Amino acid sequence: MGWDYAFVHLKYNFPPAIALTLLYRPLLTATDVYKLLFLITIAVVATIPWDSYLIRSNVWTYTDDAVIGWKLFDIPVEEVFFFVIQTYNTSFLYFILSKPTFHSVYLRTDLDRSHSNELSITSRRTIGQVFLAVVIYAGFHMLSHGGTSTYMGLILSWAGPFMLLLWTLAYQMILNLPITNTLIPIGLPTFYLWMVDTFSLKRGTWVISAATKSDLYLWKGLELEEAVFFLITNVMIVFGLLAFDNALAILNTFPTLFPDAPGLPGPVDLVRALLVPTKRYDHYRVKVLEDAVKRLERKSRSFYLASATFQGRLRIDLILLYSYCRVADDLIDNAKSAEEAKSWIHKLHRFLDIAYAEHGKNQLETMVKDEFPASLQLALLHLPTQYLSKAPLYELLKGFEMDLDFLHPGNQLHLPIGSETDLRMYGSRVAGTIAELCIDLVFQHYRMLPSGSQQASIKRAGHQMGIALQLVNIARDIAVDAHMGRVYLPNTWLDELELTPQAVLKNPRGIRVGKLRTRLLDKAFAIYKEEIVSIEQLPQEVRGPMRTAVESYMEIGETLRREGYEVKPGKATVPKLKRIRVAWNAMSGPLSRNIRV
Ligand SMILES: CC(C)=CCC/C(C)=C/CC/C(C)=C/CC/C(C)=C/[C@@H]1[C@@H](COP(=O)(O)OP(=O)(O)O)[C@]1(C)CC/C=C(\C)CC/C=C(\C)CCC=C(C)C
Repeated sequence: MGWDYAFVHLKYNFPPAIALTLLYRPLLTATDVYKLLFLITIAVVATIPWDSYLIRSNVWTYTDDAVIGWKLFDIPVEEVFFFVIQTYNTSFLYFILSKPTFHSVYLRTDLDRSHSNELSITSRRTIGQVFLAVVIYAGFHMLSHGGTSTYMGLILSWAGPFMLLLWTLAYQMILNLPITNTLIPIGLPTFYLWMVDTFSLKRGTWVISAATKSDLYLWKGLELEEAVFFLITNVMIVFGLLAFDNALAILNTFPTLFPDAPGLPGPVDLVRALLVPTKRYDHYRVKVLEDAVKRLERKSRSFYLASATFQGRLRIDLILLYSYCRVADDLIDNAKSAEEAKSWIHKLHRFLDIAYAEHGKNQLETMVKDEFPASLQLALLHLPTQYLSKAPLYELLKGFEMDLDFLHPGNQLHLPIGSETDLRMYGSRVAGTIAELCIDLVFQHYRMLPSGSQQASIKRAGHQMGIALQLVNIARDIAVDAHMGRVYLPNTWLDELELTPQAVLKNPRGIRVGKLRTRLLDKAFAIYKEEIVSIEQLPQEVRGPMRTAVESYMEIGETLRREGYEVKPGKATVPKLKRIRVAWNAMSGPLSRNIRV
């Protein structure tokens, strides 16, 4: 009896497991746990017969003083535990690296190819299949030869069929995703295990029989077979996770194929999804989502980061909602004249009328194609109106109408924001409404819902929180808005400091304007402090993501309030690392901001 192998775990496998768990813990979802348990079970069940055979045939041996002596089908328990911890560590690394990935947009097929000179996905799939078939053949060939090719033959003939199956099911994700989701989570743990193995074989913790190995080395101390074994097992783990994510993406992206996709689909649902022929995919929807997520990434760093913390169909619908709001807002903001802006608002009104009319769907496409620029049509046509209350969408247009006053004929500055009440009304229309719409989507996509009266109170709190975010938005953009001839600071506030709108337009970074910025931010944080607790009444799974959306934006306000912060030209932004830290903290639990009110 000995402790060598147990110490290998303690020294090399536990530390990364602990570090990865601590790092990812706040972001861990029920789906991740499900994937992990699923994969660990398969890894253990699929490896035990193979490993047991290897040990009984003396391909692998363990010296008595290296293992404690407890065995399962002749396999030392330390070895069984290795399959668990390897799957655990590689999976956690994959979870971390793939967290920002929006898998729906990688469901691209040959029909969506933009460059006709690149090799088609189907051809690449076939090349992969042929390669893996050759690997399997080589494995069995080596086995039949026996002797020094036995161990390599056992590895290839055992792993080859699993890899071929996973490749065939998940080739889309394997081929389309960036290497941060594929090669890196395979390569990093493989290299690490190669180092551990080099060390362990040197120490003789486990020994490979000279009669069954090739005696080829990847480097001094690392047998070729061992190197291939670790590489292939990590490939299988990552391919398994990719197959899982591929299936989830199909279930979530195509509601017409899977109208009632469950949050945690069973193995049968997963396989059914993977077996859907790609020609049945709604390619148009994949394009719509690609367009929407690109818009989100380009236009809002805070909400783009926050969107990664939402899951499944809720994430998809939030991205579609953002896309609509952004397009609508930009149409009005970029209009050359009050007339043009007015006509966009009028068209958006008609768009909503038709979208919410009982049999409006057929007319909608024609109307959008006739009235709106081609680049914006997808965003309008895919607003998930079936889940959204219509009142906030109309109210949002009223908010945009308030902006029209800035475009008054004759270029006279005409202020829509006379008093603090007007300011709140504006915030309520352009942002309180957005919060209500986001909450609508939450209530649609989660079954464990609070009671009716609680839902109303959550919506009210959300609405207020939207106003808080809008105040931060205004505080951030005083100079940007001034550049467009707009002043959202209430007239009454300006009067108190003997300022005029013209003075703000001329010097938006002046000291007195700075005082008003602080006043705006104080108001925003007072509302935030009052309403933030209501997030804890939302379904458990969305609390962290909702906190992330709110906190990422409030962090902009925090940055502006920081002592000594100098307002620079352009939009004030929070550095990327800081934003990630804010999101991580928000996902960990309710934050305790030190709010000065
Ligand atoms: C995670 C995710 C993808 C969320 C999407 C949220 C969403 C749909 C945002 C719409 C944004 C938008 C373009 C609206 C048009 C009107 C407007 C400009 C509103 C201002 C947003 C600023 O966005 P951005 O910085 O991209 O715009 P500019 O570059 O400045 O033009 C607003 C500040 C409003 C944003 C308000 C919300 C997202 C609501 C927040 C409240 C909640 C999520 C509810 C919290 C719940 C409780 C119970 C407290």
